[in-house]
Amino acid sequence: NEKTRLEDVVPVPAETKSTDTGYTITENTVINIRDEVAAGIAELLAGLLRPATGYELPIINGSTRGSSSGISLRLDGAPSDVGEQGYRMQVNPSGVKIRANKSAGLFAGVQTLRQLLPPAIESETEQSVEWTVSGGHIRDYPRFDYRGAHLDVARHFFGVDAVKQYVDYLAQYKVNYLHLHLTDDQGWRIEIDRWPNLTDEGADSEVGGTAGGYYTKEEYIELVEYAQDRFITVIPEIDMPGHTGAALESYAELNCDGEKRPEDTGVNVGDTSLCVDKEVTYEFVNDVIKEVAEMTPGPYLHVGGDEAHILSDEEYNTFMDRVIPMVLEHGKQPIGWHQVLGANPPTKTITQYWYPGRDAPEVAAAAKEGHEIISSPASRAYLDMNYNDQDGVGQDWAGNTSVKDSYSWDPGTFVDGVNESSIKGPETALWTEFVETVDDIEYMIFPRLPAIAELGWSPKKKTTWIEFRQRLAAQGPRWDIQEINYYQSSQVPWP
Ligand SMILES: CC1=[NH+][C@H]2[C@@H](O1)O[C@H](CO)[C@@H](O)[C@@H]2O
Repeated sequence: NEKTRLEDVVPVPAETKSTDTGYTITENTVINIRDEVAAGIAELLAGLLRPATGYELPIINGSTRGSSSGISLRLDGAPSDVGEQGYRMQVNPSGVKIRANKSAGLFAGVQTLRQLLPPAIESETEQSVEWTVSGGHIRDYPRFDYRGAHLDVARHFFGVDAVKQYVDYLAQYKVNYLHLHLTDDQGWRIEIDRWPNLTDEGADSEVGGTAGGYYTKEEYIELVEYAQDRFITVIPEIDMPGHTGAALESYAELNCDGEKRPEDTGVNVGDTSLCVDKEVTYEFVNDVIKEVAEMTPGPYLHVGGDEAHILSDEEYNTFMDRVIPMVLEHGKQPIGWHQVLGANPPTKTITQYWYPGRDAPEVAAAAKEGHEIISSPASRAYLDMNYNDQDGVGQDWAGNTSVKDSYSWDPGTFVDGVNESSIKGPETALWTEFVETVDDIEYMIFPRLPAIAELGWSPKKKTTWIEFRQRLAAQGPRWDIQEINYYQSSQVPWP
């Protein structure tokens, strides 16, 4: 099996220069670090390499000059222009050197090294393979600081292990934000002490009427920490005022008519809202935001704001005008689906654009006022859209989205009138009305999530479909060994 070339990595690195002498990992290879903070990353690297190689790969904290042969991860010696997420890698017969300014950059370099090893490295059992890494130099850094992936755990609930698996997939492709859609009409998935019925009653089902579930605070914090160890920041979404059926089912007082809403196991959208005129609504919202903010170390809290169709603009604005300040008071920066702009929120509010089209004057105007935009157009980044009329377990309201479609756009310029400086980055969305299992998740996000991860990380000039499809094809054997249930699109020349 020929060696992976430096330019075969996904996302394609910013700058690569190949030489003809690489490095082979052997039983004598050590992992060198000099900064204690790199120890966690070294352990993750060793955990990736030990099973398939069968080598000990000891981690040496060589604070002295120590033997630099082997793999060395260091937080000095990186060029400042690779920023906080980038890294420099050198591979020659004496070893692999990964240099970064911050730990996140070392972790990115580790993901690249992983891909430069033969696909067999993904095996959980010892393989007799020559573990050779192509020689050369890489300087790599992201185009966008923000590369997100959303997961709807409300329509169908996915437990801690499934979400950790999702985090592992994101980490492989340098995605660094996980947006968890925690609440909707069909389920409330996060425990709130002050409002226990949200999970006692509002979490016991899901679309189709199966069991549902929720995260205790401890489980949520376990997920946040697991993601953070992989340099992925969790963004919790409490969708409101619409998409609140599970809360309305749990507490009669949250309904304008004082009646609990019946359990919703369907897939309608837009027919629910918290009661804008009641004070108890704002006590509820403040309690929820406070508790979610307290268990979320990341800087962002998503308030949803989409599809509150049963409210007038004035009612919607009244609600958002009171709720956005609560997010700021509890120390978080608010994010909302782009409908939130209707309430003219403070410019600190980040706007997540999701409509399929490119013409969105209100978003262009908001960008000019200083809002940052996360780009999630439903015609490119909604991974619940089917690939074509035959293939997919999702839906197609925004049209089918082939692998090529998911790659053939530029997050920096998709929305007319918004220039790249206002774009935080791309975010894929996986809504789960019809996505029920981890196999379903894998089928819908592979290969399209790596495609959009590349658009978020790699230089625009390097993101050409004709070259990407080759890189994507080379990922296939790695996914086979990881037993990932990916969609074998006929657009990709799989080996
Ligand atoms: C932001 C947004 N609101 C709707 C819309 O996206 O489409 C999704 C399905 O694709 C659906 O699940 C969601 O509730």
